[in-house]
Amino acid sequence: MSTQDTSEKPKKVTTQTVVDMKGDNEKISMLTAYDYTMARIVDRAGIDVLLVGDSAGNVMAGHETTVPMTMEQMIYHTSCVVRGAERALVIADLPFMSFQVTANEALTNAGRMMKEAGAHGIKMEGGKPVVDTVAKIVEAGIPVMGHLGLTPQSIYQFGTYQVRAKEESEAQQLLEDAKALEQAGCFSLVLEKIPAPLAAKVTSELSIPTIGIGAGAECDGQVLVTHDMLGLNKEFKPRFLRRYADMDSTMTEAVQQYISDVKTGDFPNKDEQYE
Ligand SMILES: Nc1nc(=O)c2c([nH]1)NC[C@@H]1CN(c3ccc(C(=O)N[C@@H](CCC(=O)O)C(=O)O)cc3)CN21
Ligand SMILES: CC(C)C(=O)C(=O)O
Ligand SMILES: [Mg+2]
Repeated sequence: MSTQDTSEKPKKVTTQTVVDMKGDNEKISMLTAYDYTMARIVDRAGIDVLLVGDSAGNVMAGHETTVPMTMEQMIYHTSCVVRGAERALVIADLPFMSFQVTANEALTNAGRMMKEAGAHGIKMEGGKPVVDTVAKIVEAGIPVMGHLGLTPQSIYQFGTYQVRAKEESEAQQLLEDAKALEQAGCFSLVLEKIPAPLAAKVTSELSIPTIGIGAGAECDGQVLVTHDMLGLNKEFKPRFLRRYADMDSTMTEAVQQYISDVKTGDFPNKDEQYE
């Protein structure tokens, strides 16, 4: 059902498609992309949602956290992904400090992501403190995906990337935040690195779909960073990550073969040059 059918033009995934998948048995698949080529591959493979994550700060730019990412950088990455996506819904992270100062500034930045980058919606980290801002953006006609649990933009407040909401009071707060975000108009919600039973509870109590990363099997969908699941980022091995390829080794071997062929003069051969 969800695998690609190359015989006909693929039907575009919309936020409504994603919302409707909550009731279906079919789970929502989401992966990150930051550039045209990767977006095209992942889109053609049949992914439902492409997330232009601010994890671009780590994966693309080599920063230690997502905190340095700017609107300009996220708009650039998003515009590249949008050009590579034919079927998938493209959601862009609003970067740290682009939505916290005032709701007006947040709306302006959400609007830039739609108009300048061509995103189909935006994602914002946080609970209660961002609920009014979410409502304002949704009222303007911009789809918003929420993000609770481990919220990497707040790493300097937490100090670690450990599992969130293990205490009963934190779990209760997260459930309340989730309901408030649904009320504010979020069309879906990312749950990052929280106990699976809590994610299951949130999922059953909300009418919008949850998309988990390290949040167990009961979520309505799953998301991973593409570079992680392809094995392009070997140092990163949290328990929730499943590797589907060893692209690091594949690329290393290809590059080493090229170097060797250049050194020995094997490349280029007669067919690879002009008379
Ligand atoms: N490459 C990449 N993949 C991601 O999943 C990702 C990013 N970057 N950048 C932004 C956030 C940060 N995320 C993270 C970061 C760390 C862990 C984590 O589990 N880290 C350690 C545990 C550290 C601790 O216990 O304090 C690990 O087990 O690897 C999980 C998600 C998820 N996001
Ligand atoms: C890990 C996902 C949910 C994310 O926010 C990102 O890639 O930035
Ligand atoms: Mg992010």
